[in-house]
Amino acid sequence: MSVITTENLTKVYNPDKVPVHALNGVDLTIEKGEFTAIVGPSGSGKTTLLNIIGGLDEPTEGKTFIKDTDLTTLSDSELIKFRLNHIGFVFQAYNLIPVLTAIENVSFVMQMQGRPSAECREKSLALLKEVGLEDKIHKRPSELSGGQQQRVAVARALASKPDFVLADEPTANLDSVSTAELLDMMLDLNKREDMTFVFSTHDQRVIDRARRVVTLVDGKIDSDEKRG
Ligand SMILES: Nc1ncnc2c1ncn2[C@@H]1O[C@H](COP(=O)(O)OP(=O)(O)OP(=O)(O)O)[C@@H](O)[C@H]1O
Repeated sequence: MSVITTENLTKVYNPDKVPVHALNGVDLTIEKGEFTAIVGPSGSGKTTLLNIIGGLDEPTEGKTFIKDTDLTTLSDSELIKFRLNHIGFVFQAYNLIPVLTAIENVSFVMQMQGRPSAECREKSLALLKEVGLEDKIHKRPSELSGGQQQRVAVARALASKPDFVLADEPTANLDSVSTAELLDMMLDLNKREDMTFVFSTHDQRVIDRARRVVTLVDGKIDSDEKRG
């Protein structure tokens, strides 16, 4: 089943001043369980594409479907609710809430979804165990390494039971050991839980381990390589 489908995605920034054509007709289908890297030179449109797929930005033309839902038909409030319930986000700067502990950061998303607090706590604990942080659940972000913070961010992304996890350069601020550990963990979640991951990266070590590599050049798909 397709989790993400884009049709003729086009994005023009500053259309009335000096237009920047960031995406030029991107047709992309991502199936459930794929582990896809979006790569390409700086300025090729990777972040723009991820932002549109994640419902954080709107295309100038074209459509984005998450399963059967056309994001372009949702109102702002519907989109906020849709993102909360269907998409897990991981950002390069981790974006954890500094005053909350690891377990509170993960629980927060589920509390926003209105799930009972006992369930939030139990599920957060299970997720932090899955990402190898059961001994750090009461630590705040400032007490954790970058790699550990990014693991909390992945646990948080999974907390809402999303249809897929979207990650914009998730390893950009990590050293090579933490990068390898984060990838091992994401690949493990991908295999065991069939979780769909879509991430942008510049890092060749990350690209080497992706199971599908979509290359953007000048806002268009230049190549799309699926690996066994
Ligand atoms: N808010 C914006 N306003 C105007 N132009 C923008 C905006 N955001 C991005 N752009 C331009 O759109 C193009 C695509 O940018 P985008 O950030 O999507 O590329 P990228 O592949 O993610 O780049 P990088 O690898 O450097 O992060 C670039 O020319 C960029 O300068």
